[in-house]
Amino acid sequence: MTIEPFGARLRRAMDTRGPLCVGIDPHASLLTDWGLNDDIDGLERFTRTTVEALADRVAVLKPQSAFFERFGSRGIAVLEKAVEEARAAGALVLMDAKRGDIGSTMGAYAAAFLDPRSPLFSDAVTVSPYLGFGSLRPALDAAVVNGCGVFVLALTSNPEGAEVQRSTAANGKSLAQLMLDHMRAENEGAEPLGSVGAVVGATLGDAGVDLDINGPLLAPGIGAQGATPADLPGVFGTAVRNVVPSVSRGVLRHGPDVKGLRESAARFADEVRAAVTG
Ligand SMILES: O=c1ccn([C@@H]2O[C@H](COP(=O)(O)O)[C@@H](O)[C@H]2O)c(=O)[nH]1
Repeated sequence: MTIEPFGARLRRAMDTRGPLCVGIDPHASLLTDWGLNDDIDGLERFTRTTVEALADRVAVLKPQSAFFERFGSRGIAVLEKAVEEARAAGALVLMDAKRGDIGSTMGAYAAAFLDPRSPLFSDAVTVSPYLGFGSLRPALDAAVVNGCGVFVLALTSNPEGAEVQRSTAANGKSLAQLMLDHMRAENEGAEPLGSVGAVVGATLGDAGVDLDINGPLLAPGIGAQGATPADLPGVFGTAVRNVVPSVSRGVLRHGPDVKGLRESAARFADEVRAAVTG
């Protein structure tokens, strides 16, 4: 049986559902705003409502692992169920775990998120390349074997990221550009889209790097961090057609009403469409 690569699955989802990614970030303050307790029952209801509201309509759901990890094993159980139900409803699940470690440990992260035998098996995972791009090899290889994606931090949406990511690498390029060049090499020849994506904040203004990596560009920072869909062409230029704009609190604050969540996601999707098609 041939396994369809993540890049092809993502392109199809973007074409049919639109490119929007909604993050599942159960902040304590959001649980309170939703009238829930900041406990495991609140986490479970928040997550179930979000998945029910959005998994049948957005291209990508992105659970932020940290908000589940803070509840220990019971939080992880909620996350496992969310991943399974979101995938069953047709959303691609991007696990926002931002893992980064030496290669041998990266192999264990790959087993956790990119191996179909794992209860946390997801369509894609976020990773940090700042232990060296080569340290990601086990995740990159597992992604190929299992038809998954790997989203690599390049230029993050937070202002503190620049001191590392814009610094100059040994070859004279910025560290971010060096990582993007590695991603382009991984995606060479892939059609319609490679499976190695870059994370590039929508908050950056002109990104000032070459984003032509033949892969998806996850753009967090829309909504609560101040960026809007209208900013996307200025940040991404001609690469904007490969952008997966990501919103978490900007949508989630409209819960717990399912209609409110859906309408908010639809509004962002409309704004993205208008911005991208010009
Ligand atoms: O550069 C990055 C990479 C990841 N994130 C994550 O995305 C969401 C953003 O949440 P909002 O509520 O839409 O601000 C969150 O999970 C971050 O960890 C990012 O913001 N920037």
